[in-house]
Amino acid sequence: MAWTARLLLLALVILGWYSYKTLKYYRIKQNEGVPQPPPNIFLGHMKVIGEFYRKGDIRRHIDYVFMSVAKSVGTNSICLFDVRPASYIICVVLSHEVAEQISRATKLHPWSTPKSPTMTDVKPIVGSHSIIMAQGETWKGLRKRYNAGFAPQHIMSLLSRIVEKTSLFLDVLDAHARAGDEFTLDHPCVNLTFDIIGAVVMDMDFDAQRPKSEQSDIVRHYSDLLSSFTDDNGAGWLYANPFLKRHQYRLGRAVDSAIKSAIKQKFAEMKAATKSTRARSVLALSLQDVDEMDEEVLQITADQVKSFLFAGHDTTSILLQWTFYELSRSPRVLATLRAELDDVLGRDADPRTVLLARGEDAVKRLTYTSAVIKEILRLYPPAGTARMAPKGTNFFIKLPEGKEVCLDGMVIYNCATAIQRDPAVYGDTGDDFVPERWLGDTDTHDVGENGVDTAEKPRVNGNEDAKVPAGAWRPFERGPRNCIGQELANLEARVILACAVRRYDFVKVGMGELALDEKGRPVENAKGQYEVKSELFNTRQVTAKPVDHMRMRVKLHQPL
Ligand code: HEM
Repeated sequence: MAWTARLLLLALVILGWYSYKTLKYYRIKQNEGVPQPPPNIFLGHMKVIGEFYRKGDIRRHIDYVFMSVAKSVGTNSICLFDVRPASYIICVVLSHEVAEQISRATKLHPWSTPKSPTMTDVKPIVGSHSIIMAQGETWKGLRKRYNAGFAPQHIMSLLSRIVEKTSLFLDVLDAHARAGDEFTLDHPCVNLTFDIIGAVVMDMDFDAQRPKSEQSDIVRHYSDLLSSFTDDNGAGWLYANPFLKRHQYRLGRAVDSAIKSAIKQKFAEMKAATKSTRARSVLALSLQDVDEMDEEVLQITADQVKSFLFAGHDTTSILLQWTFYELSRSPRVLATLRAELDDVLGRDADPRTVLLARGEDAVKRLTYTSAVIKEILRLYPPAGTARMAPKGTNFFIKLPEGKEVCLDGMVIYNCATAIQRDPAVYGDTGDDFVPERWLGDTDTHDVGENGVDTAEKPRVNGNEDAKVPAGAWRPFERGPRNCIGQELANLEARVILACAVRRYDFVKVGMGELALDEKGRPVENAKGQYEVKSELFNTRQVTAKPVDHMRMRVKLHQPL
């Protein structure tokens, strides 16, 4: 008996020693020398993430936490976060030089580093066949099919529909201006971009800007699904709530069914048409060479439609919200922007009439407007990319200081928020709203296929000595898996700003509200911005969104 107990004890000691050694290897030895905070042998970096979260408002997006931890470590290239066993090790990329190595096409990865398996989080929203998650030849085929729907000439042909939907947006804001009420700007922005994306993707009127009871089923179900992805403080990947997952699954089924019935209807119409059309909506392109509609084709088509609906409205709405906010606290930028709109569209003409008559020429001349959009996307990128090279791939990246690091089996997260504020590139104005830095370089289009554009662009107009490398601006990501809808987003934003910026004065309420002096006037700082009572920030709700849904008042602007 005594011997058995002794043996058992010895076995336990050996097991404990072995477990400790193994843990020590995985937590400490395996990635020793790679930039990271000191790992805790049992908790990895969970503890440090928690500690940094608690240093500020816990609703803030995890990007801010990653950035603060990286700063404390003193790294500006990459920073590892070991959150095993909750998830994979995360390699947060903070430098454009590393980000380019992830997003470009290489011999090892002809269509850039594969997407991360953790992206399955968004499956209920975009479906399992989504172009966003697809890999290899399957992705290549999908991208080729849909490229036609995003060719510049075709995008321009959508201008009149964008103007038409923007008119409804103005009606909604006019009503708020008359009522003088407080509202969340995300609502009208999301509904507007949903309306536009419905026209582009399905050639349908979604009536998203009407009262809920009059909206299309697709919008109603999709809104319910998206709002079930409530703010998760970036910690969603640490645990899974099975009840919430089930609820989301059910909401996803409702979206699926509404979209599938619209697809069937469109398919029947296409079959009944006597001659073939050259329609370029995502749905028409999906169905163009389908002879039989079986369950599999229906599901694959529904998943692509969902992907475009989601990717195409949510991000653009965030861009609009941050733009209206930054303009409301930046008098110099606002005045310059309004002067450009007066100049290009005429002081007294209705911008919608001008855009409908000579829209292509007008939007091309809106260079300052484009610079504003580019700067907002630099400061507040709504999305990033997560990739993973499977274990055993031998995927090495080179850090700017020359060290080579193997990232096999890690989630590699190109953190656009950090990269696009990098002081090594943007100097001490990295956190400031300075659209002028893009004048002379308002093009937002990535070189596409191979993503190896190394051209350097002027940082500040006229200052040829200060260069911004192309990869240091990447809100649409770069390389083969860059955003297919970037030109559409850009056109939408220019049209909407052209119609709204001179019509309204936005006034932030609550977070980010202007600080006033004793006479009730805003206080302008040395950077030409009004001081605010508290900083507004992004939270994580699938994408990065203003935490308070952008509470605002709006007034009709009275020109002097
Ligand atoms: C401001 C607006 C937008 C931003 C910031 C944005 C950002 C991005 C980013 C960062 C990616 C890469 C995602 C990843 O690698 O996981 C992406 C991909 C994608 N975006 Fe956008 N996007 C915007 C607008 C749009 C629009 C208007 C559409 C469609 C009409 C769209 C459709 C897509 C699709 C389908 C992909 C996947 C492309 C592929 O993998 O081939 N996006 N977007």
